[in-house]
Amino acid sequence: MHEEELFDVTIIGGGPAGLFAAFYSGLREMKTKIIEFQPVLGGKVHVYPEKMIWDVGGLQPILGSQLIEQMVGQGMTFQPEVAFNEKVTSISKDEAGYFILHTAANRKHFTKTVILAIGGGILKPVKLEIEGAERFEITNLHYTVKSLARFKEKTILISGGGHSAVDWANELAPIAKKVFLTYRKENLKGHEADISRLANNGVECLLNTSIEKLIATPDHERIGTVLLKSNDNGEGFELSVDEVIINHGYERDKELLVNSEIKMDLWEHRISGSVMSGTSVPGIYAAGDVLHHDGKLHLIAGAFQDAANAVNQAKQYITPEANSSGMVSSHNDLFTQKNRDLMKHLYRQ
Ligand SMILES: Cc1cc2nc3c(=O)[nH]c(=O)nc-3n(C[C@H](O)[C@H](O)[C@H](O)COP(=O)(O)OP(=O)(O)OC[C@H]3O[C@@H](n4cnc5c(N)ncnc54)[C@H](O)[C@@H]3O)c2cc1C
Repeated sequence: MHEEELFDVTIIGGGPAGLFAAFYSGLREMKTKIIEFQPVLGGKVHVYPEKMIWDVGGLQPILGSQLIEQMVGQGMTFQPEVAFNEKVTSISKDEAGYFILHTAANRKHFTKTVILAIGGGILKPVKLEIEGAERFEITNLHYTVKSLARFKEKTILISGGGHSAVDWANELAPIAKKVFLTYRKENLKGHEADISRLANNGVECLLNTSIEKLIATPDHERIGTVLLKSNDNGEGFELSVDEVIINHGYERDKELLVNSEIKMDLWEHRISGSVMSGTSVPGIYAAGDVLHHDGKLHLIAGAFQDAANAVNQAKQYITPEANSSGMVSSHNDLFTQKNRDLMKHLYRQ
């Protein structure tokens, strides 16, 4: 007897991979649960709600926040159970062969199969290591860009040299008064095309340069000036700013992968899996950024394919004689009534 209900599939993580897995498992008539650490669904896309996303198949450019809405809407089509604010810390198996997912709050979830859609783990931005910096987090020191509007006509300093920093410099340049990008090394790490766009967008790159000190405005409330230090000659110079954005990457909470009672083969901080989304443990599958194999595409588009593969594998784990893949939408009985309703709505307009 289980203290909790038994599910066919439990998806850990409610980002793009987890949401599409929830949709697809509903399509395959599996009893589905999502467990998400955050109080919301959407995963890492919440880091860039106002970024324009161009590379999701079949979609015209779409804002991150709009994509979240679309993905959540699709993910909830078959009304999976969703457990928010729960961090899965370990996976074990009971005597009946079912998986038990243990959470940080000592809850147990019982499931026949598991899909790990945990992205890079639970992400926390790497904070600026300058004493007292945290007091500016309520005014003009940012670790994510939640609203483009607040950066309009502002002088912005972005610190970081990876994709995220380069992306934000390009996104903000057209609306900002001026964007400076400081990076402690000589070469930025973003995509080549994005790095070329920096110059076209008028972004001033301060390479081999680091933030040394944040100097407050006279009312002590905001950062007014940033003291930057050249790593070439140690010389410092001051820059007046309105907003400072830090993109120094993320600390990953990898407790689940490292401490799980059931161990899975890993590749660095990811799961070493198969092109069909299998892991080294039968019954446990992986989808999205957490999955590693030679053909893996680390984009939202790639997460969708992993998710469908993972669900199809989970379905056959539970019911070996089941079809290896789901029916396309047009041939699926589950959509017949929904299609009728949608058509009625479409032709009424
Ligand atoms: C700044 C930025 C810009 C990007 N731009 C693009 C773009 O333009 N196009 C594109 O295709 N991709 C882009 N990406 C990448 C894209 O966001 C990721 O590929 C995608 O989010 C991966 O989806 P996922 O579901 O695998 O993981 P995630 O989105 O990371 O979701 C994982 C979820 O799992 C949860 N979780 C983790 N561990 C646990 C646990 N132990 N218990 C419970 N819940 C847990 C997390 O809280 C999170 O909600 C961008 C990424 C960043 C950072």
